[in-house]
Amino acid sequence: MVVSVDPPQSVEWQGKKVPVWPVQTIDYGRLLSQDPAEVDKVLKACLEEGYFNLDLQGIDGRRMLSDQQETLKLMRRFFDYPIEAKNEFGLISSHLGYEPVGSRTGVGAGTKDGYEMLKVSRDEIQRASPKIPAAIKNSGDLQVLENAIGSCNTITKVILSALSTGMHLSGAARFENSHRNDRPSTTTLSMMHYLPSALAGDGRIGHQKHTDISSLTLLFSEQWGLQIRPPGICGAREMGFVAPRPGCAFVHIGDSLRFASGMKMQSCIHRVVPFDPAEHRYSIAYFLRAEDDTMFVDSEGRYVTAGQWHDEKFKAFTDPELWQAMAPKSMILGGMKEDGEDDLIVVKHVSAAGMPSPVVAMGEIKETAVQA
Ligand SMILES: O=C(O)CCC(=O)C(=O)O
Ligand SMILES: [Fe+2]
Repeated sequence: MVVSVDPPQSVEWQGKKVPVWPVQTIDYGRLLSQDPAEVDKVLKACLEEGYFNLDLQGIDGRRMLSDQQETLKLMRRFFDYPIEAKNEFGLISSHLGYEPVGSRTGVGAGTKDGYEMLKVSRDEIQRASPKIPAAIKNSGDLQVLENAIGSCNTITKVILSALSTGMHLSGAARFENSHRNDRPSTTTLSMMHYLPSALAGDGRIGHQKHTDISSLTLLFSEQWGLQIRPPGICGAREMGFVAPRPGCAFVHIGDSLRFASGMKMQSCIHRVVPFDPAEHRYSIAYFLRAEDDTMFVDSEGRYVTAGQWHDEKFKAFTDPELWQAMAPKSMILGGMKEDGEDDLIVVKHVSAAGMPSPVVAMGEIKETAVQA
């Protein structure tokens, strides 16, 4: 018997009650048929919240869920290889290659991130000999990656198309027309492995608070850890968890679609925290990004290309914390407003044996002004 249990409204985390925010569910099959009620529902979710769950359990989406499972198996195998094998090419460009743990700012002030990541771009997977580490460059693995990228690409284009219809856009003005496959873009599949605290190394924790550069982010994770700050009337509300939903992807708007919609859509403020510091967490994100030469007005009021926005914001992600703090906050959060203080992250140090160590730098650490 399948028992469906509503996600809890709050969870106990780090000794306090943290909200679990409700998330609307959109049906992929209905979206594919441009069902008017579903088109209205997805548009409303993007205008008011900037995120939703996409139910992929129908016949049109199930194959995408199996692509996700195959990708997970590949990732688990890949991240088990020695660093030399994983880092064969290093980070070739911002949207292609491997980044070891600790490459960016983490979730607490003075910390680095707690994940390693492999990115395969949509443009690269279509080349005759894609630059992918030899460890996973056999025909079976390449097929898994191609299927996953193809599936994610189709899903995100279906969402774009519904949003264009909902906003009464026609012809060249439709969002799909600035996300064509044959034009260069930084669209990429990003596979992330968050290490247990004891293995990540001292001061390496989570994924800093940010909004995404992308137009749409399609996120698959079966594990807890993702937190969002839903937009409120006077600014974003407090950080709370998103409950993973079996059979669903979590979809959110990024800066590019917020800009392309004339700031009408909400870019989702989010971060990743170690919900269970002892577990390995795996997540897959497909970042659908606009063609490099697409023009829009950004959060600074500048007329910029999607490529320029990507490069500037990516640099802010990887800059040392001090430089990040100097970047305009409107860039870091895509112009999204926050209401009130950031909440505090308690960084507990865990010994290699998995036991909390006596009192190593425990305490409340103010979250960094984050970038994405
Ligand atoms: O790992 C996750 O769940 C989210 C990752 C993320 O926010 C990102 O890569 O931009
Ligand atoms: Fe993100």
